[in-house]
Amino acid sequence: MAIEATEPDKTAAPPIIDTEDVHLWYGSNEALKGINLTFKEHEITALIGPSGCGKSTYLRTLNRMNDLIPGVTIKGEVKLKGKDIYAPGNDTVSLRKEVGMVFQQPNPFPFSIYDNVTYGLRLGKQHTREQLDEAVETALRQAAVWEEVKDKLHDSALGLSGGQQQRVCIARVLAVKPDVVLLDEPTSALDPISSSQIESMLVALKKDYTIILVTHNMSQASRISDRTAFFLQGHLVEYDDTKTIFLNPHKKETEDYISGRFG
Ligand SMILES: Nc1ncnc2c1ncn2[C@@H]1O[C@H](COP(=O)(O)OP(=O)(O)OP(=O)(O)O)[C@@H](O)[C@H]1O
Repeated sequence: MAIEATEPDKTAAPPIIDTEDVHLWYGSNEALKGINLTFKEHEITALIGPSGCGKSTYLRTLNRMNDLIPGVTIKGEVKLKGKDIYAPGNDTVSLRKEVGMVFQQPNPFPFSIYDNVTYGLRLGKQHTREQLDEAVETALRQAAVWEEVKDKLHDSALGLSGGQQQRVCIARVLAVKPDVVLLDEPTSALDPISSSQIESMLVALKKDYTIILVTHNMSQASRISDRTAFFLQGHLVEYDDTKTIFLNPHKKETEDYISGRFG
């Protein structure tokens, strides 16, 4: 199926991430069929589309998480601040500090809240106790969970509710000060109140971070994202301001999906 994608706006400020003609195969199954997409700093972009269209696969290309899957072949370019992240010799550990990832299921380590948040920091250079304490408080405040956990930082993170665990996982990513935060359906395992706390937090975070979010929740995408990319069968069908995608999409496939005719 040949679907022509809407050209992203390349005239404004330079993108923080620029992907060109990205193809990805799982064995012989071509899951991404030439994706051109750019992401601007301090925006929230939602990736939407029916199950199996390639949203999560594409998200994982942005911090090389697919490299861990056997039988994967990737072609094309993914540039972070102008540099190809797939260039030979590039270090994926430092890449993943710059481009952090939050998953669908909260996945805290079986450690204390404090040790979860400082995990990435302790992998890098030495920090004093004061620096770590400050980083923990800042990250937990940014993740809007400080007030709930400040008196039990040394208790196991596994004792928290699902919504609190997810916010601690977000704090763990923020503590290493990434430029970009990728989130793969971060609220789909959570109740409506926890989901709404995370949505408000993401909107507050965009002043400091660029956020790229996979979601099946159309109202979530329309509530919090600045731009929306609609994927279908491994193609990028349309990419535009969220308002345009939801109120005045240019492609029939987008309109059919948004209005619930399939997916
Ligand atoms: N680890 C994997 N190994 C083999 N094939 C995979 C793997 N992950 C995804 N795929 C295939 O790649 C295609 C795209 O899957 P992907 O998970 O990226 O879609 P998605 O849009 O995120 O779907 P969902 O909304 O259901 O999570 C599908 O055909 C899927 O079966």
